[in-house]
Amino acid sequence: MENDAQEWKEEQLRVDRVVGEVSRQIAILRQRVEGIQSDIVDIRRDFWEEVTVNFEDRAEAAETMASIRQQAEVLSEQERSHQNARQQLKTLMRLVQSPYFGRIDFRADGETSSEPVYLGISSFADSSGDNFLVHDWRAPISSLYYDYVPGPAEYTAPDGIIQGTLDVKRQYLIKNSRILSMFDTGVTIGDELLQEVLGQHADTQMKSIVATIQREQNAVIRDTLHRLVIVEGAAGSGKTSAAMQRIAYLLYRYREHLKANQVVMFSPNPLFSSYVATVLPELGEENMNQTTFPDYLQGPVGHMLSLEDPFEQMETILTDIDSPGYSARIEGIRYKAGLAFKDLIDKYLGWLSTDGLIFRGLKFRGKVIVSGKRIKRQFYSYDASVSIPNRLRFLSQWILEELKSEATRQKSQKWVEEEIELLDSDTYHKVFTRLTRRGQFTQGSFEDAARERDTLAEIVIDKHFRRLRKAVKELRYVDVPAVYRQMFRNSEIALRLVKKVDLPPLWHDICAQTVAFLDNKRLTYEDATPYVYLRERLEGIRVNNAIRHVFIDEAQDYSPFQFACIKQLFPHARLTVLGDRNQAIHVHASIGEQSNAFASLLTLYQGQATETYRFSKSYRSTEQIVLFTKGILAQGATIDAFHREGRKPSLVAVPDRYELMRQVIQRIRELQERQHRTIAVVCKTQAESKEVHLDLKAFDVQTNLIDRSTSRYQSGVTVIPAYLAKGVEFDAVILFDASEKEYSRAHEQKLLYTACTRAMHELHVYYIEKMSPFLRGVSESTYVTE
Ligand SMILES: Nc1ncnc2c1ncn2[C@@H]1O[C@H](COP(=O)(O)OP(=O)(O)OP(=O)(O)O)[C@@H](O)[C@H]1O
Repeated sequence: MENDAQEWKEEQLRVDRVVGEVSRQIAILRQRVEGIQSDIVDIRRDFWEEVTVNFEDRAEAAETMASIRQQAEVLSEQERSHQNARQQLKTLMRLVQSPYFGRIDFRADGETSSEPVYLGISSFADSSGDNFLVHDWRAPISSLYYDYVPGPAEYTAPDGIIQGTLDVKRQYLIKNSRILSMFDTGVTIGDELLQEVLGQHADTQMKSIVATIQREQNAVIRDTLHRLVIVEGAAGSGKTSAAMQRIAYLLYRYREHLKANQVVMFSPNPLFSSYVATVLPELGEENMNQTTFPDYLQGPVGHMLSLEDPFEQMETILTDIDSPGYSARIEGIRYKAGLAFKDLIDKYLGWLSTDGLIFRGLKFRGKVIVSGKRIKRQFYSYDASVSIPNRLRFLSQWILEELKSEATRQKSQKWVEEEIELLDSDTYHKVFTRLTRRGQFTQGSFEDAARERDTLAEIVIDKHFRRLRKAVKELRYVDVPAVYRQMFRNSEIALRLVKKVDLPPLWHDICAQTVAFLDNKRLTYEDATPYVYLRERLEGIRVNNAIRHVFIDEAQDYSPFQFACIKQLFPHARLTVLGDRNQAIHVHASIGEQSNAFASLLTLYQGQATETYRFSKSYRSTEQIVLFTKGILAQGATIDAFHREGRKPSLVAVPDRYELMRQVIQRIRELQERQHRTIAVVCKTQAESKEVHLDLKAFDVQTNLIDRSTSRYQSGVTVIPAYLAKGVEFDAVILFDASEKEYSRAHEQKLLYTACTRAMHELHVYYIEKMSPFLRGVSESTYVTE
């Protein structure tokens, strides 16, 4: 078919026709945009001329406000149209370059001929609006392109399933309005096109994959049946890509009801967030919200405690191995991630319902005015069958009444007198006007002065008590850090609530460690979720009802406890969770079924629709790299490579660090000569990355150092700690030091795997003296040694 010149010519003619029509519509739209733009400028300039301003009396003021509102509405309507038109224009500009990427000729049963349907990133009709020259890749019929090879096929239309025959399935690579390649696909879709796409250089921004979505990915993208969609897949199998196209699909399918700001994605770090941020705009959609779980936690943790970053925790775990208390910390991290600890907190909450809550007293001018003890007595005087959050509501009312009485008492105090003296003339004037308006001034009598003093005292007192009232309304009198600490301060409390066997063996040490952190006003990352959970259960859960879809990428790094919290936080949302258990780099996720995030997910929405999809084919790396990286994992990992040839990875022993540096530099030069645009030197920790970055600089190798606050990476040479490289990819990866010393503990196996699987085209692994035990299992046939 590639040789069929006539066919090619006809297809190019059609491209020309469509491009011509797109160009025409661009010209019309441009004029419209300019028109709206100048209208907006006019409205802004004449805004106040169109409004009749008159505040003379109440009726006039209301009319003035209504006229301002009306004018503002006209303006924002125009701004909205402008925004829409510009968005449309952007999409058309993309279509003019590459109007479509696929074609399907489908004959529904009972019909004798098929009309070709062309697929692109957006639908496009001729100026009559009746003839679709391009169909959106998300339209129901487009599904055929991703799901079938020529032959019998079906798709789900709004009215039901349509069966028929797919006669032609064709792919195009069109750039600058020219067809560069064209294939009729046979067995699997997109092999040729996919080869071409995957063979390109890595980008510093993720690309959309609409032209080559694979069948298993399409199933995930279009799943609208399930409340919880779980995608487990190998490194590079397209989980994140599928997630991004799924968001685009949902925004299209539910465009009347779903807006991008009702979708949130939890990403592993800011670097990843910016890496994926271009996909939706590229598809003509607005971006969803993105956050990281630690960012979300920061709000409810508040400012009383300083929250440890997960990467700080990671750095400690990877570097402080010899410090005393290390084992207790690891055991604590694992325990606090699990549902057993959640159960302990639930039981603790049961106890708190009858005793044990800790309250801060309220102080005013250095004196306690409502003591913590009184607050506690009052709290426990309420009916115990009422929930804690509701009792706190009553309690706040009670405290506010107490404050009112205290305020009245304070009115006659000397300090009030002194502050009245210091009030500015404006305040005096305001009081005078207020009293006059109320008719409370009798002109010059003795009562006038008393009334004025009284009102001024109220102003002074109010200024001081406002802060206290706010604190009460925000429940700041509940000492959550102390309540959380109490669970650990007395390690016997837990023993009264749960069986000893349900607590970790080092429980006493864990308790001592947790208390020590809290006493330093620090909250470790493993304590953050349980702390927030406890706080929310005490104060009332602050749910987010606006979000309809929650996406969690790199889900293997979440704990069962965190999933439970997310479910609680977004009660009406659907969840899409993507991950790879072989990339579970956090300690809590590396051992034990209890800590296995995916296992816990299956019970999250009991009885409600949950579907699990598995991706086993890796698209990112060459076949040679996949074969090598697979060997790092324990036996039994089902990972297939997409057939793409490349160099065998190298596994190189060096005697010392000096030689290591020398060879790494040489390798970088070689990779640069081979035109690789993104080259990563992946280290184990931030500390090591910093050193390597400095050393390379000393040898005149320009590199970018990535740390946890980096939100963008550039092309060139990047030095990055392995745990921050999650989700991103590079043309070539140099694994700095995969020696036994660096990678031998259970959770380091997955870290090593994660690091190596970032490579698209080349992978070079170095180690000093002894290689990591995880590399010993790799078949020698999969690598070279120099
Ligand atoms: N259907 C596809 N067509 C073209 N490219 C694809 C396809 N699926 C995946 N890719 C490419 O493979 C690479 C890996 O994809 P992605 O990052 O989505 O995988 P992942 O499963 O999230 O990986 P990891 O778990 O390692 O972070 C990306 O470059 C992506 O563009």
